[in-house]
Amino acid sequence: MLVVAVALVAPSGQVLMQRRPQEAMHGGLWEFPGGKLEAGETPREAAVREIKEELGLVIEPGDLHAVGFAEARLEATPDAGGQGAQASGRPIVILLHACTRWRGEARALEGAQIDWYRPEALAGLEMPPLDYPLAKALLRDLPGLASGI
Ligand SMILES: Nc1nc2c([nH]c(=O)n2[C@@H]2O[C@H](COP(=O)(O)OP(=O)(O)OP(=O)(O)O)[C@@H](O)[C@H]2O)c(=O)[nH]1
Repeated sequence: MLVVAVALVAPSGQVLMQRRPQEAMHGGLWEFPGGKLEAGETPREAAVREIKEELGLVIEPGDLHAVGFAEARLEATPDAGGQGAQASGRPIVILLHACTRWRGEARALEGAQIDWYRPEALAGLEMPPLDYPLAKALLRDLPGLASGI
């Protein structure tokens, strides 16, 4: 499963995070806006689509800076076909991008709660496990983003 995530970084340096609805997988946790790639999409195309769908913002693919990725296996689930539990869960890879330019005012269009956080505060949020190394990579890249490198 390939997932694209976007750290929107405001001129103040704050980063937009969204909190998944309680009933969803990883419910109640804070994460970067984004979602799964659809068939035929590049990661940047998926990021542009998800940011429009989730927040109503328009971003340009060329304004997305690759920050890093994180990978894991999702927890193994019982096999619905009755062959017993799968030996290991599905691989998941999350590609994090940062973006400092967009058009529009962020709104939570898909039921999630949104808020802006100082980058140093991200590690203190309750997030899915892969988001901790991603937030660390973002913190490392932020000085370059601010100066336009
Ligand atoms: N968007 C996003 N998803 C993340 C992050 N970290 C993380 O583990 N994930 C996981 O990656 C998966 C993304 O799926 P999603 O449900 O958001 O994707 P989607 O919008 O395409 O979902 P849909 O199938 O309901 O349309 C979820 O299992 C989510 O918990 C993150 O920082 N951002």
